[in-house]
Amino acid sequence: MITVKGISKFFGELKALDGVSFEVEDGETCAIIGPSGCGKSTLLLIMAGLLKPSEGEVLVDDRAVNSPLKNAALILQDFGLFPWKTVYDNVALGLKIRGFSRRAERERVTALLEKFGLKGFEKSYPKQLSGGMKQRVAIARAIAIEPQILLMDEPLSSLDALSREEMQNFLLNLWKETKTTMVLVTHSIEEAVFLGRKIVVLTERPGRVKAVVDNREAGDESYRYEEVFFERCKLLRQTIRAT
Ligand SMILES: Nc1ncnc2c1ncn2[C@@H]1O[C@H](COP(=O)(O)OP(=O)(O)OP(=O)(O)O)[C@@H](O)[C@H]1O
Repeated sequence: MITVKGISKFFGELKALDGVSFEVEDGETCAIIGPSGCGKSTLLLIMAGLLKPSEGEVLVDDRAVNSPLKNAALILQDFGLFPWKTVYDNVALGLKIRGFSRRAERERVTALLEKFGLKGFEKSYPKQLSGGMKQRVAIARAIAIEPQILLMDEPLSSLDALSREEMQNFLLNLWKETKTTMVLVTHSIEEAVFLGRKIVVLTERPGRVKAVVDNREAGDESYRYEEVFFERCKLLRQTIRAT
């Protein structure tokens, strides 16, 4: 379980976050949404152990996070792929760092590329791929190390609407299959409702928790066509707008 406890963050005089607290259960999906500049990315970096909070703490399984989380993977908006490495080498990166044998690495990477619809692109370079494919490479690389926690900062924002929906389905199915704890920062109300079984709404900067919306109905591709989905989007829109 991830416990975010009274997190505040100052950058010099600027207060980015103010006493943010919430919890994400094991195997849960949590979306974080809020106005531009309210501290969402900052919060995610603090959760990943890559940035120190000014106040408060993050606990993973009751242990305080004081250094980069080893059992977590972080996916950023611009995919973070190395342009000079092939698809295979990009996906294999985390395994190489962790000292996997060549054979174990090849087995895992090959299986992932197949699963992610990237078979045949092993030797391609990121610039030869579409946005959706690049994003799949980034996700494959992140989950190659079998993280317990997947932290994503607006991972789908640079995709067109159709690829974006496809990738949302993809992430949902990945979650159903692996039950990895997922935390997703997004600007999109529909994406938050589709993917986040818990939705944390932040206020304008300094980001505080405005509401935590229970959205346990999420979890199936068909959810986006259901009445309760539309109702939840409406509620979320009102919650974000409310002063
Ligand atoms: N390293 C930094 N040094 C100084 N200020 C920073 C730093 N990182 C973030 N900030 C400031 O903190 C505030 C929150 O930034 P952050 O990127 O976390 O917001 P966000 O909600 O993710 O924004 P967006 O939705 O636009 O991506 C902003 O005002 C930003 O300028």
